[in-house]
Amino acid sequence: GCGLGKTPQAASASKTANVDDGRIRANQASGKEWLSYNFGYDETRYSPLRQVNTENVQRLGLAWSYDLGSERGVEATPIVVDGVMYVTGPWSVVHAIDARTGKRLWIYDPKVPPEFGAWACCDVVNRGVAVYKGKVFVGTLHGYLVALDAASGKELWRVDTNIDRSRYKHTITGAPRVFRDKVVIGHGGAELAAVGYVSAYHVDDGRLLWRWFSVPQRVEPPFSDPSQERAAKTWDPNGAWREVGGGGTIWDSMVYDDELNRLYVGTGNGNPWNREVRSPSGGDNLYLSSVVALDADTGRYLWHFQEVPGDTWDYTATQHLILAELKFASGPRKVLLHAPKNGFFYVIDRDNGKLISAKPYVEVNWATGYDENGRPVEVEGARARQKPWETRPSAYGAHNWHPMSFNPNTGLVYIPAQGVPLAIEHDPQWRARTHLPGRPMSNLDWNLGYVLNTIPPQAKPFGHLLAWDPVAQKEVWRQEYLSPWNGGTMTTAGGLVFQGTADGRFIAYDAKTGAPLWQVEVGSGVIAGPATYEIDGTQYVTVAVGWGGVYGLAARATERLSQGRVYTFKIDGKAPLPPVREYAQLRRTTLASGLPYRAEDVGPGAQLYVSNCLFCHGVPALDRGGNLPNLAYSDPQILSELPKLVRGGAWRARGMPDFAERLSDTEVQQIAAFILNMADTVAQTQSKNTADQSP
Ligand SMILES: O=C(O)c1cc(C(=O)O)c2c(n1)C(=O)C(=O)c1cc(C(=O)O)[nH]c1-2
Ligand SMILES: [Ca+2]
Repeated sequence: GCGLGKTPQAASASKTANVDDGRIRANQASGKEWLSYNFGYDETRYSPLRQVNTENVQRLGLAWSYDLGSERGVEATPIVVDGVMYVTGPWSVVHAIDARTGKRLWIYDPKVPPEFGAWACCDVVNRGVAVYKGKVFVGTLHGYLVALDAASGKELWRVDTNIDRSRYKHTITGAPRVFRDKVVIGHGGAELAAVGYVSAYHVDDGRLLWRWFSVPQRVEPPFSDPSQERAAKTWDPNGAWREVGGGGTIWDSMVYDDELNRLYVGTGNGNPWNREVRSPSGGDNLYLSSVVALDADTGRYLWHFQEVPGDTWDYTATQHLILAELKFASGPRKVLLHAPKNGFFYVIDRDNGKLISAKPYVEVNWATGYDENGRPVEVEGARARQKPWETRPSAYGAHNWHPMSFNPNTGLVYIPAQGVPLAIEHDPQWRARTHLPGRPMSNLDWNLGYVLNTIPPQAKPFGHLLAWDPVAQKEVWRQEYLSPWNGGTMTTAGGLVFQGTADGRFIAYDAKTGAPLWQVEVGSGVIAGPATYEIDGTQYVTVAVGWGGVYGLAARATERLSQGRVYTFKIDGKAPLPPVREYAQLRRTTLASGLPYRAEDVGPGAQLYVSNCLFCHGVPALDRGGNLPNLAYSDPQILSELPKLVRGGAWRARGMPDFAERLSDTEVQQIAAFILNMADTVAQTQSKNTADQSP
């Protein structure tokens, strides 16, 4: 018989995670497993499970928790198949866990070189794996797509997805998608240098099947396909995009349409951000900030809908895409649901890519709406050509990568909506790949073309969970939070919506009314989306916890230190909540004030701080520190020895670059002077306020 020659290992591999398209389809109806990042092919994050419901959710208790052993952002949704949970932590590390007990089965560490900590714009995160035919697929921060044996965690093959490592700083943070023996993956990098594309590989051996570029690679024939030719006409041939790549990275959302055998992808912002330098004569810059439909077999372009022509605000359209059938007065329609960074909620006809509706779901000031041709009506001045402009929403997005969910029973979409204030101003001095003090992160190869916050933004930060009716185009309920950057959502046939929060809670709401029904404190702020599954008649609800992501680098909303952990709950679960680590136990919380520095160093130090440190460490003393420390709270010893440490690679293993080649001793000393000056300024204001308040 054919089974005779099999080793026991191979036999178990064939039984574990032997997912195929039929099983993914069937599971969409049963919901017993959680087979892909956003649950099933429709990516609704709606589970038909109902054992946990509005009546008994108060009885949820911890079944088990599992330590990821990490301190940076955790963005993965756990995949559960055949009783095994596959979840990723920071630095693209994969964990396989017994989904019933929380016992570790194996760990795979791709050993991402630490210098990729500075290549990643937005934390060393990973959103999860894909599982198919006995294999687990993960995209790594250093740009590889790796296939693992689902049973053992052994590497089976890996491919380099970066087409040119000498030019492009590509990183992978998103979860791969699988269908019909193909595994597809994009990449990030459009804040630094990137050309966007999505690639499909064969699941068996990683051979490349097709690749589609979201921005032109050249301006003259021959073009690789008609979509490239069309795109090339929409870019200024003399723009800086040719030096740094153009962007349009497909770094998160990709959704497979099983019925039409298509892949829809959401594309990212321009690179550099500012169109004025990227494509000085203007143009739509296809296919930035678009939803694009591709033939899933060949990668051939079918249609696109560009949400932001000529993007200039980092308005990525990479946010979660959901396939749904909506009932309109005129009848049912197959649609795509989208709530990208730019603040409009889109309903798009999935057949032809035509816009059905676009309506702001938060305050929006860059466009007033969409005209009959499906183009936004822009607000004068929003491009910040002559004067600074306060962006609403900002580059942090009205909704970022945190997955939303759609419940067909309520007809509502549950969006983790937010606002983080930011103002932009055109930077006439900007040069590609050039360190200019005062230009955000320019010494770390960021290419924005803007100076930031030259006017203080007037908007206040906010975060709320929004229940949005995509047919009526209106908000139905909301829950306010203390902070932006709350977790992704998941909704169930039990009438519930689950969400973790920046302030470290995991909450269940009534999906219809928004009434909070249950909550628990977890180890740190939550950014990832939850999942649910059933084993032997018991429903589990699970969420991977670990504060971080781009906003979490420099800010925090709990006093618990980020600690990567999976929390899994069931009705009447009795496991004790694991211990948490208090921020103040492990980090200094007193300002390093009253220390000597040279006053003349402060000005140049401020400029250098912006071009080297700002996005990771925040504004000294004004911000309080997130996953990465705010330097105004440093040990005084560290600040006095800063040149030696920063230029000696002291934190290299943690992902901080060695600045030996980038900054001189004098420059680092100037940075230290700025930090100390900020600490003094804020400490003085604090003591003055205290004095004013005392009787
Ligand atoms: O343009 C890009 O290529 C790109 C990539 C990524 C990423 O891969 O994480 C982010 C962004 N942009 C981005 O704009 C953004 O706000 C963001 C937040 C996060 C995160 O994980 O918290 N990643 C990214
Ligand atoms: Ca971006």
